[in-house]
Amino acid sequence: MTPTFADALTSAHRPVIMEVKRQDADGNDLLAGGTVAETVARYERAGAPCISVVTGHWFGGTEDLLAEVAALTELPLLRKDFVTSRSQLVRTRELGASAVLLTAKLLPAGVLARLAGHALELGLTPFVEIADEAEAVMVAPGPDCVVAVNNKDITTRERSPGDLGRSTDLLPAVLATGTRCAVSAGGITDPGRAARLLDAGYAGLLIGTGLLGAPSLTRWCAELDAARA
Ligand SMILES: O=P(O)(O)OC[C@@H](O)[C@@H](O)c1c[nH]c2ccccc12
Repeated sequence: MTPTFADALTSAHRPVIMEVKRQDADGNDLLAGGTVAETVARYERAGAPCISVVTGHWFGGTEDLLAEVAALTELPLLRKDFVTSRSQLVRTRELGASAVLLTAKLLPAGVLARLAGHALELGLTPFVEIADEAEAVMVAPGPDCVVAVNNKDITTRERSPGDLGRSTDLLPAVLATGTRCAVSAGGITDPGRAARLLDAGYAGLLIGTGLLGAPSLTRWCAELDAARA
């Protein structure tokens, strides 16, 4: 049986969710002229336990991109988009994802809780993203949800470089939600800083731009491994 998204991540030696993201918020190509298939193959060779696929149109994504990645790999997939309805969850499952982003900043607490419940019923792991302590307190997702800190600001469409100190500061609040899978997401480019987030207690990291732009993914991963305690 295919492991769940959270199981694949937490049992991995190097728990990095590697992201397929076509563009940054300014429309710059992040695949550097390469194909989606080449990116997925590179991630698989690097030992990715799971893959994130950005379907949000801010970042040049589409539903077809998720379907394309699902046809290329057996790895559990996370859909990153601004999902607000149950029908989008059903569609997400049909497209082949195993996990789905739910953004606390966009959803009233009751709606978020309801969508997380629907996601679990559909066999999708809720990947609940928070950006401050109030949101961490508001989400009551339980052990089956991933809780991720977004180091970037969606209110500015993630144009800023990201503040990894936010992940460090919010870790106690994230663990207090009861999740068994705390993730730091966005703005991670340096393998040494990535190692420190894992050493501090994050169960996983989500990295897009930093890996897509790394001259050698193999070397980036080796540097992360070497820098861990
Ligand atoms: O490329 P980065 O800085 O590693 O960021 C990844 C991820 O956090 C980002 O893609 C993201 C965060 N929240 C989102 C919401 C929708 C789509 C994408 C996202």
